[in-house]
Amino acid sequence: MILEVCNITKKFGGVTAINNTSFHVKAKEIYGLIGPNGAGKTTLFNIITGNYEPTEGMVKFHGQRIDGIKPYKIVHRGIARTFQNIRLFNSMTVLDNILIGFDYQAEYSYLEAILRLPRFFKEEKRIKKRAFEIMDVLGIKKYAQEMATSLSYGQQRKVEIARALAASPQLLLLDEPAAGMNPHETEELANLFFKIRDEFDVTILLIEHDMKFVNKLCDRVMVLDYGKTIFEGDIKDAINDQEVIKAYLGDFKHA
Ligand SMILES: Nc1ncnc2c1ncn2[C@@H]1O[C@H](COP(=O)(O)OP(=O)(O)OP(=O)(O)O)[C@@H](O)[C@H]1O
Repeated sequence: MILEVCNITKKFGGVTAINNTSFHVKAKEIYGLIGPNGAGKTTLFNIITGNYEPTEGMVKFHGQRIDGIKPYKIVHRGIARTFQNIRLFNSMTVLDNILIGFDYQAEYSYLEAILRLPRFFKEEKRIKKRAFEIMDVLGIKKYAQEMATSLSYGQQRKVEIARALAASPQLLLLDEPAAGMNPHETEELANLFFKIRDEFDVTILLIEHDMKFVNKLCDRVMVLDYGKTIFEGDIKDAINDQEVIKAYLGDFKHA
């Protein structure tokens, strides 16, 4: 088991955003976290990535507790994420945005960088080569020297995913990766995720509203509604679950 979320509760003052939620993700799985707006999905991501501490419960990664650990240490352990609202540096090129994802891995010291010693150049070369390999898999290599803002919304999302992959994660968390994309782009993205899973050997946990997308991509899902788990299991069963259908007002029928 790569990720175990055990009995997590998160309260913000009087609001219970997550109410005693548990689920687990297996290695190399593409797992979906779904539920209506405000259900608590992003809060759960923020707990897994160390941005929030749970009020109760624990999170285990490869069997070791990670709840309460600082976000950058969780990246070190092998969990990287993208955000619901794209967070790229607009005045930087696509390549430079991706290079930021490598920062913590650099194997030269600050002094070696300032003095521009050989290890600095060797490491820079290795990192750049890896960045181009990642861009190649994601089909954005041709935009390497373009400004991030000049790209379409869909391409910018891929740059964000590339930056997350630069950290060499074992678990990739994607917050609504298909948001704002047209049906053709969404279809293409689903195929890309299978490719990412296989090429980078990662497990993917994603939040998504587009049920057609989730149905194509995920074997198992967890459905949250007002912070409570109303379903956990196979996507095929989720589609026919009365409580899930009710929470989604029938959206599943179109999946
Ligand atoms: N930092 C915070 N302070 C107070 N309340 C918060 C905070 N973060 C989230 N909440 C509340 O927790 C609940 C769950 O929000 P969350 O953003 O996790 O939902 P979501 O399922 O990701 O929704 P969406 O699909 O709209 O992104 C909401 O009631 C929200 O207002």
